[in-house]
Formats: sequence, structure tokens, C-alpha cells
Amino acid sequence: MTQDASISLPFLKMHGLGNDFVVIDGRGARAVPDIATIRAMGDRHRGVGFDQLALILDDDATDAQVRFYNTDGSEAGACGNATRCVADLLMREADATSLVLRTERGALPCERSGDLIRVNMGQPVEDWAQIPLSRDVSLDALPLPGAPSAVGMGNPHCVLFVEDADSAPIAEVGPRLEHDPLYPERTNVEFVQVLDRNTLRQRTWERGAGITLACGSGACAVAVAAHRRGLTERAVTIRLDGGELHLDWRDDGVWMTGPVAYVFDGVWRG
Ligand SMILES: N[C@@H](CCC[C@H](N)C(=O)O)C(=O)O
Repeated sequence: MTQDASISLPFLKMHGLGNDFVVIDGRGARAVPDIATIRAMGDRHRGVGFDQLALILDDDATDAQVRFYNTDGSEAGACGNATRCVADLLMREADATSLVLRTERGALPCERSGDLIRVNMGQPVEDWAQIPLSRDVSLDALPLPGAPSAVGMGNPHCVLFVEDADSAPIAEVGPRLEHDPLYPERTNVEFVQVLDRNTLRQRTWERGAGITLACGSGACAVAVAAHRRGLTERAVTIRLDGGELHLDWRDDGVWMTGPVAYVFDGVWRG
């Protein structure tokens, strides 16, 4: 794998419910971007713009490895929507209807389901130190305003239940919670309204990216937190700003199903 911040870097722009990604294929001897290039590409005015960059790499044990980077250049252990996008891309490439992608949190099985793509995002992390939190506290009544829930999905989440998600002050409260010392590696923040036992409304402030139209790992965290609190069934539909995701917390993990879309491809000349 060559670290190369200059000349030409082919990329694909995709999105899942408006959660948008630059996808770079770094398999074989292809060049991969360094962190400065990732930040430059993420700039919505001077670059391509994305919520996350997904880097595909070779893997011996699964179909491919995927690493995720936020707009600020930080690496994320999980990204549900980008996982679904890369799964669709590689299933088309292999003419397959299922595959396994390795991410930092482990090997994630992905499947085609009609026009939709689903992924098993694994079981939530319930050990406070692994989420990670900075101390041992009740996971469904964090000592923070609004007593949110903490859920780990390979990345940290803070799930705040609100009366009305549409009027929640996301831009103000999101960054405050993202940087709260209770989350030593910062956190993603979900603002959630329960509509009924099978339906939730979610808006998201993402660590390292800000307000996004959808967050897949966040939707998994929301489904887990709502069920743990006895508010919903194990299978729910979540309405995000960019569309709907279907979540099913099963014995083998949290399955997430939703659409993916191709936008354009190009070559970065940094
Ligand atoms: N868009 C994502 C989550 C991306 C990573 C997140 N911002 C983090 O830093 O953990 C998703 O679909 O899961």
C-alpha cells in the first residue's frame, strides 16, 4: 500500500440516505490518501465534500477491509451507511448477493435484499470502558442533561430522547455532548423521538463531521437504547432526515437495512 498525497487518486462518490461518502479503492498496489489529503478532499468548498471517506483495502480472511475517516481526518471504528455502500459496490463487482467486510469492529456480513442492502453491525458494546466512557455509570441514565443512553457500535454514541426531534437544538447541544469528558474519544450524538413501538425519528450530530442527514451506526445505537429502555420492539423503522432505515436487533447482532446510491466518479489531483 503506497502512501501518496499527490497526483491522481480515482474515487467514487456515493451516499446512503444523504450520508455521503468518497470511496477509494486501495486494494493491490493502488495509492491511498494520507490524512492531509483526506481533509482536503472532505472540504465542501475546495474539495469533493463528504461526511466520511471509506478506504477499501485487501484482507486475507474476508472479501475486503474497509477503514472510515471523518471530515476532520479522525478515523472511525464503524460507519453503517458507508459499509452498505461498499458492500453494494463489491457485490456488483463480484456478481454476488452477499459478502463479508472487515472493519475495525470485526467481520460484518452484508446482503442484498431486493433494492436494499443490509449489514449485520454486530452486538452493541455494553462495557463502559469499551464504548469508551471515562467512568462506570448507568448506561441508560448518563449523568448528563436529559439523562441520555450510551451505546457502543464499534464507535461511541450518546442517545438523547427528546419530545420533538425536529425542534431539538442539535447544532448547539451536539458539539457540547460530542466533547463531554464522559466520552474520552468524543461521541456521536443522536436526538430521538419515539413515535410508536415500531417507529422512531432520529436526527444526528456526528463526531468529526457535524450534522448529517443520516447515521447508520447511530440508528443501530438508537434501536438498542430504545429497546433497552422498554420503549420499542426489537425491530423498528427509523426516520432520519435523509430517509428510512430498518433495524432489527437479533440474537446475532443488529441488522440494518436501507438504500445506497451512486453519485459520480472522478480523479483527485492533490
Ligand atoms: N455515518 C456513520 C458514522 C460515521 C462515523 C462517526 N462520525 C464516528 O466518528 O464514529 C454511519 O453511518 O454509521
